[in-house]
Amino acid sequence: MESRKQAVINHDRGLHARVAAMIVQKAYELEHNLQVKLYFKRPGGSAVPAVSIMPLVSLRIKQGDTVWVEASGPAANAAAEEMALFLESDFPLADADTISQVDHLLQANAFTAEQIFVSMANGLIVTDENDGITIFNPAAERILGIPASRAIGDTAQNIIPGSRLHIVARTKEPEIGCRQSIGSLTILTNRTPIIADSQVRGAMAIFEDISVLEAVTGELKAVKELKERLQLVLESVQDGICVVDKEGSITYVNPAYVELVKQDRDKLTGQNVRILSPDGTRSRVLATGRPVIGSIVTKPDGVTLVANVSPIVVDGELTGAVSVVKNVSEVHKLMDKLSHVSAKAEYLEDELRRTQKPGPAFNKYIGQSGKVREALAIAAKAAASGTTVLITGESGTGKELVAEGIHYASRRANGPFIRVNCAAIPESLLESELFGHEKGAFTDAIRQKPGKFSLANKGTIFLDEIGELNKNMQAKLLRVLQQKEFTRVGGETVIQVDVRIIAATNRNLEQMVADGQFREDLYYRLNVIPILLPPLRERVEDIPLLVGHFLHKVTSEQLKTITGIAREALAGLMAYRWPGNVRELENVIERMIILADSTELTVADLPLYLRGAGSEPAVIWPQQSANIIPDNRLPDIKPWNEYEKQIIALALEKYGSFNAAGKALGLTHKTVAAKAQKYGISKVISWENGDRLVKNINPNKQS
Ligand SMILES: Nc1ncnc2c1ncn2[C@@H]1O[C@H](COP(=O)(O)OP(=O)(O)OP(=O)(O)O)[C@@H](O)[C@H]1O
Repeated sequence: MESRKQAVINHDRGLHARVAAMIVQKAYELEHNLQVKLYFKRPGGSAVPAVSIMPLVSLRIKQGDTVWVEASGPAANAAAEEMALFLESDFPLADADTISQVDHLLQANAFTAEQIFVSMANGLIVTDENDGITIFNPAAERILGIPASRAIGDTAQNIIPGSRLHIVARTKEPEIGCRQSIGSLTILTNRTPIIADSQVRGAMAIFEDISVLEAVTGELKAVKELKERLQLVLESVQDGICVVDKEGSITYVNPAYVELVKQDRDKLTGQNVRILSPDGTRSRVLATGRPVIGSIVTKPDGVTLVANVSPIVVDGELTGAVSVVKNVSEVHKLMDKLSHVSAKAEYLEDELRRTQKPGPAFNKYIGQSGKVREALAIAAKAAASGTTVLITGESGTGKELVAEGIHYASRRANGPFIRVNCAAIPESLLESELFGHEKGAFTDAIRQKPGKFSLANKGTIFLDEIGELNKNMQAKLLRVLQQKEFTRVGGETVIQVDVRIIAATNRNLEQMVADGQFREDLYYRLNVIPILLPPLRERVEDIPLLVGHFLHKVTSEQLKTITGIAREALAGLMAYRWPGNVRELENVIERMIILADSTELTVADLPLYLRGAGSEPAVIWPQQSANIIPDNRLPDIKPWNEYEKQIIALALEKYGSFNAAGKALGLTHKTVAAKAQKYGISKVISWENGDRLVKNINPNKQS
């Protein structure tokens, strides 16, 4: 049963706290005695329970206001009636018992309110009309770091920098959801004025610490920005990028990837690579957690893709994989094009070289005769080809000069040109000289030494007197020619070199092959491009040129003025057979210049054996002959070595090379070289008319 009764409040102060407490006390009694539920309601308002002080007070009922009493329960009518009468009464405090009950109720209510303030998570500050702080709850203490004992009694402006409670109290305008910074702290606060009976009683602020939230928001913003930037990068790179999560689902693809795989972006995301391609690279990376670099896939449309797939590991846990894909078809095409173009350029370069006359590299080789031109033309072609060359010719015909010319006219011109005179190096040392040795390979090998082949890497090695190599060395040289590799003496490491070999000899290698002295396979390997240099006697027409060349060369070295050579003297030179070839001619000119008394070389300056022009020279060496074979008197016999030294010196002076000297003496050139070294015949050679000529005949022509 329900009932509703109206009551008009007569009490002059309306339903203030104590009256409200009395009404609540009365409501308790009625509800308990009559088993009803009671509610109060203002016209147009909502009902509040009659047994609670706060809601009742919050109705702000004044004298003359109307209040509805609503009751439900079996005795609703009686209860509503009695309560309405009570509301219209003067609320007399009948007895001490009632007073005590009302006070108790009020105290409990105040205590409840305090408990609310104390246990609130939000900070609460209440000020009076003078901005004096009256309430400063524990949350406010905690957030602001100010003890309530210091705050209460002081003004809010003093205690809280930037406080606006006094403004709110003045303007009566609440400020809701305001962000306020206090030092490093950021708070979110609601400020409201406290108004009672139309009077401003102060203001209150309820606030919370949002510093952490602010920091997190800042971080979030930075992360968001970073994400956007990365997204922009990913979207604009030329490489295709595909990200999958740890389950294999595609979570991101960039436009380049979409373009490469020619599929719809929306359809791609969400697809699972473990289902799409269970044996694919991404599935493998997800299964193993290890990256796969350079996986190549050729698609049905012929496009070749290369992918690098890396696992994404966050805090040690595999969270997915990222695949970076490139289209290499274009690169392949470009590479094909490039190699085509470079092959063409190489061909044109070769053609150019072929059409070129012997270049400046051969300028040092003097000669205009047909045979010389022929030899130099082959040399120029050989230079362009880069293959092995075998230069043959008598001693002193300029084999080394041509070898040098080939090197400097070749593509290796910027690399080293290394000379080795195989005959001048003792057999026991030759291998180490050519291929180097390891530390401790033999007694004197105190440190590792690179050989001439290593030094010649990317350049040319000139092996002079190749016919003097023993069989062991021939085999080793063959290995270098065939495999471009060798091992150092005492070492096992195989050393690879890029060396061009130019060999030279004045011996008949073909004959040596026939006699079993020279390996046939090596001969053919060396003889890829043979160049034969003519002896000087076969190109007599070049003698004036050569004489002019040496005149110029020697006079500038000797700082002597010689203007020319007399016709007869030149004829004498041209009539001679020159067994020592150009080297011998150079020596003769040099000697003539040194000894000449006038500014022109005359017949008188010619060595005696050249004066009977046209004839084979009578070998007359007055001074030395007198020393070697004393004429009529019984001489003092000197030790054999003395004679031997003189004979070797004489032969070397005359023929200028070990070979030619050896031929004249009936010795091998090696024996001549060894003896020259033994006697130190490298500096001073006696001359026919007794003058001493300082000349450097270095048996080892290596530089
Ligand atoms: N055509 C030439 N023009 C200018 N100089 C030359 C010519 N031929 C040889 N020579 C000179 O003669 C000397 C000997 O030349 P080179 O050493 O090249 O001869 P080779 O044939 O290697 O002799 P060998 O067989 O004795 O080693 C060098 O001083 C070189 O400059």
